[in-house]
Amino acid sequence: YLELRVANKKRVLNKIRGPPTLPIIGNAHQVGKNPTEILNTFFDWWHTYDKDNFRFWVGYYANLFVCNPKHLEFILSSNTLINKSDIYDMLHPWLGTGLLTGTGSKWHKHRKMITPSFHFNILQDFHQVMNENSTKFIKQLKKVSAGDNILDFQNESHYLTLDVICETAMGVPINAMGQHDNSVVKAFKDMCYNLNMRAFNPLKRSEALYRFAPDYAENAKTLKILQDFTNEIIEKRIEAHRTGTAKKIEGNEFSRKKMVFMDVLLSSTIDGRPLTKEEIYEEVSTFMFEGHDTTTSGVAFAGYLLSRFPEEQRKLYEEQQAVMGNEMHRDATFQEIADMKYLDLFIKEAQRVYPSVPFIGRYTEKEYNIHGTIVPQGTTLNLALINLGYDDRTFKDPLRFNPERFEHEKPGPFEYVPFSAGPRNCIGQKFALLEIKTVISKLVRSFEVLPAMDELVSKDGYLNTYIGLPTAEKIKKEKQGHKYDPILSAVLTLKSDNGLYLRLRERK
Ligand code: HEM
Repeated sequence: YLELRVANKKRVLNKIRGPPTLPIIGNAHQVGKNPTEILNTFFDWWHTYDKDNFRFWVGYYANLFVCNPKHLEFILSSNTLINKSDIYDMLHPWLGTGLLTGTGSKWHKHRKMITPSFHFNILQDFHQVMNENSTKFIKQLKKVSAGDNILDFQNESHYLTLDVICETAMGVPINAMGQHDNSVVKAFKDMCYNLNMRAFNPLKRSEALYRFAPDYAENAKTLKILQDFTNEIIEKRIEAHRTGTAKKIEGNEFSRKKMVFMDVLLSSTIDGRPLTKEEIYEEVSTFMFEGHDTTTSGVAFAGYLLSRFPEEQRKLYEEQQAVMGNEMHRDATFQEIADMKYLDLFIKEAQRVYPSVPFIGRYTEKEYNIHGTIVPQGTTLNLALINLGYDDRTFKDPLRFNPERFEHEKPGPFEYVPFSAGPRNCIGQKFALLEIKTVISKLVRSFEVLPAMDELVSKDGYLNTYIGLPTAEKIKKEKQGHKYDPILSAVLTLKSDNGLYLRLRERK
């Protein structure tokens, strides 16, 4: 029955190149068992199909891997191709249909309503929170790095970004950096881990099947902790607004008084009515997730790259001295962060090689003709943002870490899109970059960032991860790898499966 149902789709999609399939399972047996294997398989196929699009089948689910910039432009610019793929369904129990997961007119209206939350004045308030938390982060790092201790920077970064997002989205400090064992802190961490692990597990991805998994009950408890926590704060904030204790936004003039994302939602209307509690819950939770899991990856990989590339770190430090003069220990202002041009290049390059969001998904509700390629209705489009960074037709010598490349290599508008592009691009891009830069600026002024072991510094300017290389070469290089080299794992956000280890030496 299924075979007959997809026969037409198969006939159309199989005109596109792709790996040979088996009956019933398609390519499911080849894709890989975990996020690291899946990432490697996608890169292998990418090489096999000349760094161009290819199709594959997971059972009867039709998939197109899209890495051709012209095709990405078509998809990302489209106002109709905005439905997310089924991988996002997994987020529904926690985030409902907020901005990331929603679609149609609800998404349109919410996007319009939320866009002003990233107004320049509000970002400046958020910057204060970022600065305060970066200072706490440095203190925390001094403790955990004492005595030349090797620390997992990815783990530490997670607590920092959680503190920043809780305070900016809800106005509530949860002190994740100080209390790792706090039930809410633990719940956020467990939930993000769980979502990432489920993303490519066909048995756990569907909510219906996941109910039978051994970890389902535990995850339901975690979910409840997060829901109760967020709902309680929403109640309190609504009450504060009602009694006039919360600050008001007057018309479109954003007050310079400290305001949080939830205040914007509480003061907004949709179709002339205030948002329901459920709508507020969905958007706040969306920010809580999307606003910290991504920046964890951004901060963590940037720190890791500092540890492996001392020459680039030296340039960054010199720029800090030039901008901050002899006040290296105070907070950098909004303007000073904007003046740090090398820092900007460094983060751009970090996002090229280790983009926080490696893949995004869309789903075709109807048949599309994308520059002559017919894509049937019901196809999942896997948009490979990560592969773009390793394409040597856009970036010369892509395995080389070279922030200056962005001064002379100018990728086209759809050849480098770590924050996506078009109507569904990342609404938090400015927030994210400000946060990552604020943290890295302070980190590099406070510490010399060293690899876990001295011999791990890059001596030739090349990365110690090899996903961009052809398979045989990659396997050979990986055999010579070190236990502290990252094992990249591409799920909802890019992480290193074995942490990101480094050492910190305090600067005098
Ligand atoms: C390095 C950090 C970040 C990166 C690389 C990143 C990247 C992305 C990407 C690629 C998308 C498109 C997702 C898709 O189409 O499925 C996206 C969407 C989104 N991002 Fe980010 N993001 C980052 C940080 C943030 C932060 C800090 C926030 C909030 C404070 C945020 C909020 C959102 C939201 C709400 C969406 C959905 C937008 C929509 O569909 O209208 N992101 N992000």
